[in-house]
Amino acid sequence: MTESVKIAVLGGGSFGTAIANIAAENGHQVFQWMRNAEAVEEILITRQNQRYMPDYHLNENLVPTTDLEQAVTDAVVVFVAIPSKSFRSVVSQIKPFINDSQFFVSTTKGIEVESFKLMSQIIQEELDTEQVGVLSGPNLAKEIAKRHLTASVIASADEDKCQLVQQLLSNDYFRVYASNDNYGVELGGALKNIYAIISGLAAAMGLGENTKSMLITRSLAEMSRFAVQLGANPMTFLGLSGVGDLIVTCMSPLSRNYRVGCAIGKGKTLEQAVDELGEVAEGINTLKIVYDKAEELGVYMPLVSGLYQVLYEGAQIKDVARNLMLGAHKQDVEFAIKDGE
Ligand SMILES: NC(=O)C1=CN([C@@H]2O[C@H](COP(=O)(O)OP(=O)(O)OC[C@H]3O[C@@H](n4cnc5c(N)ncnc54)[C@H](O)[C@@H]3O)[C@@H](O)[C@H]2O)C=CC1
Ligand SMILES: O=C(CO)COP(=O)(O)O
Repeated sequence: MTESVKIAVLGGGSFGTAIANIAAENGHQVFQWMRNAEAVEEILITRQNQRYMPDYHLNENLVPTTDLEQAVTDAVVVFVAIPSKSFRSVVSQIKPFINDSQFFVSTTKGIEVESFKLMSQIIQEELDTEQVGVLSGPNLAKEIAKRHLTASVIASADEDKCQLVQQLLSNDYFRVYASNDNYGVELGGALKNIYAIISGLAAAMGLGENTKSMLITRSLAEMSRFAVQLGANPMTFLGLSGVGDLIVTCMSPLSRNYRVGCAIGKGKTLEQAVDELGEVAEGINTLKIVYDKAEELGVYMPLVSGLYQVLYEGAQIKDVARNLMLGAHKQDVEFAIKDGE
């Protein structure tokens, strides 16, 4: 293990807590910043964050705080686990407390509405730094809390910083791989949330395993087609942060996006589904953003369009499914096949 260093985690939700606790268990001094003073009190007294991670013991090295300056000042790595809607506003507040040697890692799987920026791009912009990475992969926080064997990816152009994060977070149940494709890793994490909602819908309707497999595989094709249009490398989607995360979120009721889809499939409105969840389901915003971008770029994304029609235009799920099945015949993996092959 590396020598003990100071780490900051911004965000008091489930994933922020999981990452903070792994680093704390590895012997590092972890300051977890959260806006809720009662949650800080609760952790100090009980070593639990009951709302987001029930019955998960938090290591003594984890110091919860509502003081951003205390958390960020001189932290070697600052992980940002704040939902995309509030991401920019929180990151902009840490500017007075940072220094040139710090490394900033986004764990947030979303896209900014107004700008189509990914979260690490927001960090770059707000903090005027190139010292940025992304942590993404098939990482259901509640499974990490149970110490289920899990793998993730740290992506950054800076190989040394990737190695640093690998050392800080790796243990016998959490394994961190490295990638230099920051954009591909981050884009995959954001896009898969849309398809998790669709898989939840399909599950609620009692559709079979053939259907689930078709959905997951065609989701990957659609994500890849979109990525190619954006200039991203679709091969990165074959890794943990693409296929890996797509599989876990499209198959597990622990995924909030999947749960929202399930609730809608059982007849709830979008508002009811989100209210019941009480946590962030990034895919709902991402759907709108990607739908608009696909229209603008002229990318064929039938699953995104179908979900958009169901959630925002009152279409019936069975009508959308029928149209998808009866659409013009297409080629499999066409995004990877050159003309004439
Ligand atoms: N939960 C999971 O299994 C995983 C989540 N992620 C990603 O991590 C990001 C954060 O997710 P979770 O921690 O799971 O979310 P969560 O819904 O469990 O918690 C969100 C946290 O952010 C805080 N927050 C919201 N707005 C804030 C603001 N303006 N200022 C300060 N704090 C604010 C909330 O108080 C809460 O503590 C999401 O984008 C998600 O995609 C990534 C991997 C796994
Ligand atoms: O990204 C996740 C697992 O890798 C968590 O997914 P949800 O946000 O749908 O819960």
